[in-house]
Amino acid sequence: MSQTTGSVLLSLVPQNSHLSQYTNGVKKLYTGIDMKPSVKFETGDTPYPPPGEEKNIGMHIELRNVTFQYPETQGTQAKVVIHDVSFTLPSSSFVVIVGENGSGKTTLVKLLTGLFRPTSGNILIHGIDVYQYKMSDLTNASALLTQNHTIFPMTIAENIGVGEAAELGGARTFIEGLLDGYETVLKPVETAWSTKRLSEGVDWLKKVMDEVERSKDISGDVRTFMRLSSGHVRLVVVDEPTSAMDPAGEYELFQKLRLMREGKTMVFVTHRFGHLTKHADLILCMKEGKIVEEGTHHELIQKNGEYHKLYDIQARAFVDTPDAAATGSDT
Ligand SMILES: Nc1ncnc2c1ncn2[C@@H]1O[C@H](COP(=O)(O)OP(=O)(O)OP(=O)(O)O)[C@@H](O)[C@H]1O
Repeated sequence: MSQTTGSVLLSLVPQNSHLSQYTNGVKKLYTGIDMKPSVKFETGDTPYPPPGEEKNIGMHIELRNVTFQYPETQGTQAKVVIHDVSFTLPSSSFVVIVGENGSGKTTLVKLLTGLFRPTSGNILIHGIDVYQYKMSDLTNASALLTQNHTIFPMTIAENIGVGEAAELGGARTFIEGLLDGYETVLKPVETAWSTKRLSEGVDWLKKVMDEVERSKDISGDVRTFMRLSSGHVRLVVVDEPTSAMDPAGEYELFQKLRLMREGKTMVFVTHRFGHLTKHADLILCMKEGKIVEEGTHHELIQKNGEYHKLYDIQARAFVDTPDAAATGSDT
């Protein structure tokens, strides 16, 4: 597994959540990473961001003719899950990926975040092949939010910009009350899920759990937003963090992320049509491993194709739900 993916996994652990939730998350993550990457990832020496590059520029990503099949299916009943996909995510754009179940959204995210390498085709960042970059630089510049509860390590001081984040996460008073205040080390878990660790077998998992137990009780939300506001992150990928949330929580998260959007390319995978899709600069609509439509919400509704079909299905389901009016959607 690449360093990138593991070390960019962030936490959306709700405030006051219990340790068991964290540890379940770690277990889930362990399951998640026990997949065989298609190749050992080499790392280049091109720095990212390039020296002298203007600050506050989100990652510009281009996929060129990317095709992918999971390694374990290669050579047997080969099943291509991403078919010859090409698209560009402009710097600092707000992108939403939609599509029916199994259409390849999560797989695409795994490719974007470096968990898997395309079977063929190229991923370019600012026009340079992703594998020419120093992997640790990309790691620092990327963040993936998933439903897996994972804790990432950092010192609070490392993240100044923290005041704003603490306000956003509602934790300023709490942090200032800690013995070391903003110098408190948010101990746990992993900076790098290196291939070495994978070869160590399951012992490392216990170590991770032990560290979690020693961790400070600062909410995952706060940690996440502190890191996002640190100024280093240029790409944020959110893979359905909201499906377990009620609409009010979803809206709150959406608003917080929008506030932190400056200088970042943001990519959301979602099943819901609403705030995200309406505000997206670009929607990629997937079907059977292909991008079948791309554009804004308005453009895709006009097009009356796959996106419109999915939108209608959801709108109908919503109208049919007895308490729909109470939950308040803007779809
Ligand atoms: N680890 C894996 N090994 C082999 N095939 C996989 C693996 N993970 C996903 N697939 C297959 O790849 C295809 C795309 O799955 P993916 O999870 O990317 O779709 P999705 O659009 O995110 O689906 P959902 O909306 O249900 O989350 C599916 O046919 C799925 O069965």
